[in-house]
Amino acid sequence: MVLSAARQHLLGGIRLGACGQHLLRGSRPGAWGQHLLRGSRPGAWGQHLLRGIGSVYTAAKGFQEIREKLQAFPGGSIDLVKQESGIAVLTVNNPARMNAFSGSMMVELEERVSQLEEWTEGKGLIIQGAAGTFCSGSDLNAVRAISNPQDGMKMCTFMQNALTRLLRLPLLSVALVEGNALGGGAELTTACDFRLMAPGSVIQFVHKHMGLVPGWGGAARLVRIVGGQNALKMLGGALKIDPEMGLQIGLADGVLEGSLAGSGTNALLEAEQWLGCYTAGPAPVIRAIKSVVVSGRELPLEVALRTERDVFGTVWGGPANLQALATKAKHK
Ligand SMILES: CCC(=O)SCCNC(=O)CCNC(=O)[C@H](O)C(C)(C)COP(=O)(O)OP(=O)(O)OC[C@H]1O[C@@H](n2cnc3c(N)ncnc32)[C@H](O)[C@@H]1OP(=O)(O)O
Repeated sequence: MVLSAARQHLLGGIRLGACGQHLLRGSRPGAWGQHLLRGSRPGAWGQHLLRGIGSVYTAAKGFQEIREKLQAFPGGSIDLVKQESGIAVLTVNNPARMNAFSGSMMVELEERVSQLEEWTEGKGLIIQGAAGTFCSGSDLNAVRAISNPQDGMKMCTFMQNALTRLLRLPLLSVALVEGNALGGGAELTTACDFRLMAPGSVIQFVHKHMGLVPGWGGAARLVRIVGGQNALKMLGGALKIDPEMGLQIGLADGVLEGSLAGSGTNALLEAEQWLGCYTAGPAPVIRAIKSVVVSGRELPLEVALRTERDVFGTVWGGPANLQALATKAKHK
């Protein structure tokens, strides 16, 4: 399902555009695309992954044993840079293994999420891979060493915790996908609010080929992004999703303008510009926007409405609100 060069050529009209054009989903699917496009949109949200009501998906406690086991598989790093602009960049950095997650990187990811939870000035987050490719999933050497079901489930719970908290951060987050996002790397992309794909990039849930299913929460999130029918086809066929198909099924929110990944194009700059359309404005307002969307997509309606009212109370009469009232803003 990878695009031919001719097909990529046809896609000129659905590259990244100016702010406001991002809502347009682009060209009509070809015959091959319609197969994946038919079928349902996301249905009702699961209602059990709720922060603060008995869920395990809060700040990581009680993971000491698996943390120690994971630390026994070192290599690579998860690098975090918080910028003055309020947009942080998180880099999955293990290029010798195509940015596969070693055990110590899983632990570092959770630590970085904790740091971001404490970052009150933040508005946005971009997750990228080092050296022009996104992430090839779990480090297969670590996977082999902890291939018993008990350790597997502990690792899986640990990663579910980290990625669920990542998606719930009061930051607008983007997975910047260059090269390959495979297995756990594909799951990581679903723990962001948006996905931008570089030309030639691929998101592929290869789990079936590994005799697995997603376990880092990637299946649950994927269903909510592309709908159950498309998720079933993507997982059942271990389909390679290229940028065009990503746009068509709503997995990708934009395609970078640049040439092929790793060729020196400043993909990060493009992603920052794209995200800047949504993070422009005061941090308390942007963070409040993310909070009401998180509660809307995860909580039962009545709870979401109460949460929305509470979040509204944090911005009503706040500095940005008072300033807008004072300037008698018009929205023509
Ligand atoms: C949560 C469940 C999971 O995530 S299970 C893991 C799913 N991921 C995979 O199975 C990825 C397997 N790897 C591949 O398909 C290819 O290496 C990909 C990523 C397509 C890159 O191919 P190619 O450009 O030809 O490079 P290559 O194969 O020579 O790889 C370079 C070096 O990186 C390594 N590598 C790659 N992926 C992993 C991985 N997941 N774990 C450990 N090592 C990995 C390769 O083994 C290779 O290492 P070396 O140079 O042979 O020492």
